[in-house]
Amino acid sequence: MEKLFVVKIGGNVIDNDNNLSAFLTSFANIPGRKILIHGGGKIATKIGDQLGVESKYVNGRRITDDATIDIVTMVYGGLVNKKLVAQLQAKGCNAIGLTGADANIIPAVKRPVKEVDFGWVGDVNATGLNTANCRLFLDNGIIPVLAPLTHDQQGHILNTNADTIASSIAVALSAAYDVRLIYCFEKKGVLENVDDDNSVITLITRAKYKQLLNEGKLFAGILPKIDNAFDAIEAGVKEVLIGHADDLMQNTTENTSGTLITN
Ligand SMILES: Nc1ncnc2c1ncn2[C@@H]1O[C@H](COP(=O)(O)OP(=O)(O)O)[C@@H](O)[C@H]1O
Ligand SMILES: CC(=O)N[C@@H](CCC(=O)OP(=O)(O)O)C(=O)O
Repeated sequence: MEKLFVVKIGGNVIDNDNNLSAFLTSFANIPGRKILIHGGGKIATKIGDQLGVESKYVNGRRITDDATIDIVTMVYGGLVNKKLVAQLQAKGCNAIGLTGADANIIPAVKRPVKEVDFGWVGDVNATGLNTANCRLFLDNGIIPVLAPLTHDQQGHILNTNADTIASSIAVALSAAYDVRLIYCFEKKGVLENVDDDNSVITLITRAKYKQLLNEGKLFAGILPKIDNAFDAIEAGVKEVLIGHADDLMQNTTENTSGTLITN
């Protein structure tokens, strides 16, 4: 099978022009088939504030009300997505910017209201991903850049966590490619001590994950990231890594530097 790199970049890196440019240079230089999924939560919050739409969260997760879905559609699908595509084009990478609604790549369902009404948030329909249309791009040397937006097939855009999109697309494409999923962010990997970049945990199994949780060493955004990483591994993705955006190139080799997730 052909190798495919599914790379996710988070909002903290996107929000810093120098870090973003360095990351995109590395991404552009990855040989062969690749796909980029981006976040941008931090930027959506900032632009929302500027427009007088304050972000609301429950348990650290954004509530996407009517005003917020418009903001995130503009920010993720417009500002961030097109900025990344233009910069990749400048670096010789023939990128195409897409949301999950484009070419029906990621159909989703609006999250049912239970204790919390998250609003216009989409849960990916894992078996419904349109991999054939993705492959049309990939096999013709066009690099998809996916925004964290899906659709309900009834005309609504839905806000969807970027880590989850990366995991879902990696799983769906692993039937056709030998996939390595790489989560890139602003730390060297999952750390024993979140303030010490020299404390990278090189391998996390389910047992080690449980231990780290019991020790209280993991909190906030790293939790859904690790959950999504295990989802991907357990659904057939060959390799999943969590590492620094600056280490992307190294993490495409056999001599990886971040955290490897394994069963
Ligand atoms: N043990 C840990 N190792 C690394 N990061 C951790 C750890 N515990 C908590 N975190 C937090 O998780 C964050 C990453 O999640 P998130 O902000 O969602 O990433 P992204 O930029 O990809 O969206 C880090 O910035 C860090 O503050
Ligand atoms: C439903 C949901 O969680 N949507 C996320 C999508 C953006 C995202 O995932 O951005 P990062 O990767 O930069 O965190 C949000 O609006 O924050």
